[in-house]
Amino acid sequence: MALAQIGRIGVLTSGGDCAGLNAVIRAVTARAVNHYGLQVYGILDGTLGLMERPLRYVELAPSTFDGRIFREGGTVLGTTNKGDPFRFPMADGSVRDRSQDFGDGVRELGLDALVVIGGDGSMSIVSRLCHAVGVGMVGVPKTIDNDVHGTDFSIGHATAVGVVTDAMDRLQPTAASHHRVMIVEVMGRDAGYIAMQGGIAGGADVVLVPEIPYSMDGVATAIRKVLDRGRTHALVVVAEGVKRDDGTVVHLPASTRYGGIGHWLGERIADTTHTETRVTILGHVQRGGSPSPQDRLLASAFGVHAVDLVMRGQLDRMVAWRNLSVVDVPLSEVTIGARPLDPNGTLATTAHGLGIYIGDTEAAG
Ligand SMILES: Nc1ncnc2c1ncn2[C@@H]1O[C@H](COP(=O)(O)OP(=O)(O)OP(=O)(O)O)[C@@H](O)[C@H]1O
Ligand SMILES: O=P(O)(O)OC[C@H]1O[C@](O)(CO)[C@@H](O)[C@@H]1O
Ligand SMILES: [Mg+2]
Repeated sequence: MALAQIGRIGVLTSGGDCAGLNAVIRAVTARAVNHYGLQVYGILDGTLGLMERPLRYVELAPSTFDGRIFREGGTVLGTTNKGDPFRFPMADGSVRDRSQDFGDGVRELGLDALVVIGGDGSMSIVSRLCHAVGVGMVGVPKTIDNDVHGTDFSIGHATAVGVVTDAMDRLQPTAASHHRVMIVEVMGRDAGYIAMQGGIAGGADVVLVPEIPYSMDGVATAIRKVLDRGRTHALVVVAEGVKRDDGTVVHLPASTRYGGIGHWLGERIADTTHTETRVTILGHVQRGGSPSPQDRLLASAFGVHAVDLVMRGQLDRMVAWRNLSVVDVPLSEVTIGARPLDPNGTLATTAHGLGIYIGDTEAAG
């Protein structure tokens, strides 16, 4: 296939950070420079680096990443998950469309294409931006939430599930020693992938996710069953986006961000089962740390394939992982919102098969 006329590309990270971002930037840089002889500019702080003046970017070389950085969490480029460029909140309180600043930045730097490493929100926002200013992009899915359509896995998810599993391994002995019910609140926005996978891997007795309705009766019965069988402790995983049983959302104080359902649930479980409960909110611990081997492999395959797509002129696509292979999908199939966990899919069926209470779904019979 003929190669597109590309000399310089930009790469940026956007949305919440996660483990494995540096490994993607490393793979993009290695493939672009070593194989195609391109120049790679790393844009700082997501879309902001191209919107602000002076422009904020660094030229990347494979040697930057070879030793240490690809093993580390976070993103050396920085990122942002606020300030929609189409409705950018200005210092004077007004809101401005700053998409043309972004376009001017792309032109000023002479970028022939952009590799955008982001979650569902970033894929939507940045692909709209790229269309508006006439530059091609290839997306690389990352998010601990795993809620990007079109790919089995997004970068950062496996590491986050590892953090949850490790936390459960640490909580089980202390729960057992004190005969307590431990509640672990995990991230995921409106998607239950982290909770369901962490719950299965970490030996939970109850897993609550936003996609599956539950009842306090169901939760209490499940815990009582565990206790009646002779085990004197239980483990509960709840996703941050789960609502109270009356359907109301639990937010952090004075915020629209999720957080706190674990404490609400802990009190209700203590009341209904007459057990002692303790609550752990894992929070941003799930986003940090060294990427797992799976995330490093995914990041490497995604980075290489993203550059190959750019060079073949196959833009407006996102790299993806399906059935043991790296593939790519049109961005239009991805930018349709966040992907929910299938309430009747393999994860739900497996959890139910293990005897975990997951709420009221067909998978739960
Ligand atoms: N490039 C960006 N500039 C400004 N805001 C952004 C950008 N990308 C995402 N956002 C905002 O960040 C918030 C988080 O969005 P979303 O969760 O969809 O991010 P994401 O890119 O999917 O990453 P993650 O899910 O890992 O946080 C949303 O309010 C979204 O509008
Ligand atoms: O970094 P912030 O703004 O607290 O965002 C937290 C959110 O980002 C994520 O970590 C990733 O989307 C969610 O799981 C969580 O709700
Ligand atoms: Mg997201």
